[in-house]
Amino acid sequence: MRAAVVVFPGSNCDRDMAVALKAAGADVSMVWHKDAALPDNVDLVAVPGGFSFGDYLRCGAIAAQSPICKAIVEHANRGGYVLGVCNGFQVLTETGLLPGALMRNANLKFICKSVDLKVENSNSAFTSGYAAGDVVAYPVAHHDGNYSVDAEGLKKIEAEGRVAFRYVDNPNGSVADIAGVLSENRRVLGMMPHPERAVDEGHGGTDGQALFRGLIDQLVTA
Ligand SMILES: NC(=O)CC[C@H](N)C(=O)O
Repeated sequence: MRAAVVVFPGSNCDRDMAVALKAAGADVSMVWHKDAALPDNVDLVAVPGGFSFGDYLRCGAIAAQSPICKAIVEHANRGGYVLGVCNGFQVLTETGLLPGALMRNANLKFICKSVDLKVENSNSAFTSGYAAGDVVAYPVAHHDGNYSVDAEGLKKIEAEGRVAFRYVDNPNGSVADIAGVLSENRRVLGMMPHPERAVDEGHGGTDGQALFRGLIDQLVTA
């Protein structure tokens, strides 16, 4: 499986993402935000965490205007896979690939800790390595992780089973405890918690490994 990891000025989880993808068996290229095209035959684009453009305006708002984001939207519209983690999730909502927005945490503080997440369904490449109902621990590290979507949008997401992960103990005020949401075709996932920071015993836990392994198994056999 070929993966591209996008790097913006201020990304700080790009290398962690590349390490996690490589450990799961992916062939990984790094892509600079000013590039107008993705590498040929890329299966998955990973938009990593960090503070793109210093989080000015709104987290992800400036990054979403980068040339590479046009290519990411085209990739997704062709049915390509996209994973956005933390700032990557913020970027994907700003591009319109995912519904809703990430607002300031309800307690107005930066939150940095491990949280438990319930895997809502295994019906996506991203969650195929888990069983629905599994509880996994991933770190969070954000100040704008409070997922918000209007009532109609929420109804649609829930009716279509597009909540991939829910917080067991909501740390940031996200509506319906949503920690990760899928696109309509289930090939774009945005999530605030960091699976790439839970893939090595040195991280304090390895619950994120199944996300990358499941994704790669599904894409290789697709
Ligand atoms: N770790 C991250 O990606 C941080 C995301 C974002 N800049 C925030 O603090 O909300």
